[in-house]
Amino acid sequence: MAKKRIVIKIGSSSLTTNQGKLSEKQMEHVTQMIAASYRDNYEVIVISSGAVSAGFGEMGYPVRPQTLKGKQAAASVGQTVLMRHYQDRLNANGVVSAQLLLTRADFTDEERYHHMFNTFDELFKRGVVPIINENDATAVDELTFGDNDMLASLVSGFIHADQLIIWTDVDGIYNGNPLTDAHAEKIYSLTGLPAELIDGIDNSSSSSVGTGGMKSKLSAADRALSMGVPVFIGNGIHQHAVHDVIAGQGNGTYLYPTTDRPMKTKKQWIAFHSDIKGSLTVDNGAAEALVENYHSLLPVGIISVQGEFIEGDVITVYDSDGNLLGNGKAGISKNELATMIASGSSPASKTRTAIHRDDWITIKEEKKGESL
Ligand SMILES: Nc1ncnc2c1ncn2[C@@H]1O[C@H](COP(=O)(O)OP(=O)(O)O)[C@@H](O)[C@H]1O
Ligand SMILES: N[C@@H](CCC(=O)OP(=O)(O)O)C(=O)O
Repeated sequence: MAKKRIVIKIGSSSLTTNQGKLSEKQMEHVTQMIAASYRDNYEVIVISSGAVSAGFGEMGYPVRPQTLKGKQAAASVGQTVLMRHYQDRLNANGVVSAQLLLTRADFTDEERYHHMFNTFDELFKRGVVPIINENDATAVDELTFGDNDMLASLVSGFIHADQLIIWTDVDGIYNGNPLTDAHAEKIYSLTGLPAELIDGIDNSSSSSVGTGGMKSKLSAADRALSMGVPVFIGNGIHQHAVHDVIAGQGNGTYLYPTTDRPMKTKKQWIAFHSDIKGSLTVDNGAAEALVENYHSLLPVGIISVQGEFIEGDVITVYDSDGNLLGNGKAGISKNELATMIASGSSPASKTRTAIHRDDWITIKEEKKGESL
């Protein structure tokens, strides 16, 4: 039987103190948990925050720095501290670990995206536990993942994880912030994530080292669910905590996807990572063919073309009311399509393929992974 692949995301609040130091005790619990999961025969991937928080104290900052250069410098100090602890403690438990510092561009660039897949594959084959963080020292605001919750979600979709576990300092999702609302009630499990729940949750963080609070976790969870990955959000890191989560006994909230078909890696790239070069507006028949009937898009159904793109570029498709339908790889360049539209219905406009169904992903409402 194939090993279960589990992505574990550990927030700064689960690893460091508010004074900018790694907590030896928490680090020991985390690494014992990883080693036990490894022994339990899970394929474990760790997304670890904590670089900024583990580094700022060593640099003499009294509190977490607010400037970009301060955070980037602190991260470059803290990341080595973090990895030294992971490596020493995991090695002592017979586990070999690897460090991967990722940037947005590793996902956006299709070639890097494929290479990254091969690297993960080789690490898994060799039984190595990848420990991933964003490359904070060079990541610039507009080009970041937002936070490590989103990075964990993207990685879990990318490697088709069986479970994403987001460890934090609260025992699950509540219908209000449990820190400030005594009447907030815990949600134990949900299938899909209603947009009202995500919108209604505030983005405050209880610790001075966390980023984004529960709201960012829900947005990230929503993305993982859309790729078919179940998510658990909770607390209580201990040696057998991963086993407990998989056994349905975790101390938190279980979120289940509405689809049981994982989204293919190629379609994830088209949907979430690619650089969009242009767009098409299509008539109702073409919209139905693409979204409902999983057919390829023929030029005859295209009303207008926007942007500049060549064959192979990713473009977005809208219906005639301006609603987003999804993304696909263009099979015909913008110039050629524009000429075809201007010359009206022709044999070529009914036989050539503007977007092949294998290069199409519907992004509508629940962003369901149909036609995968
Ligand atoms: N509706 C909610 N349910 C649970 N926690 C919430 C909610 N709204 C806000 N929070 C806050 O989110 C915090 C977790 O986010 P954060 O501090 O960023 O964690 P981490 O550092 O582990 O990533 C909780 O401690 C809690 O105070
Ligand atoms: N990459 C940053 C962490 C960013 C982040 O998302 O933090 P957190 O909310 O604690 O998971 C670091 O290592 O300090």
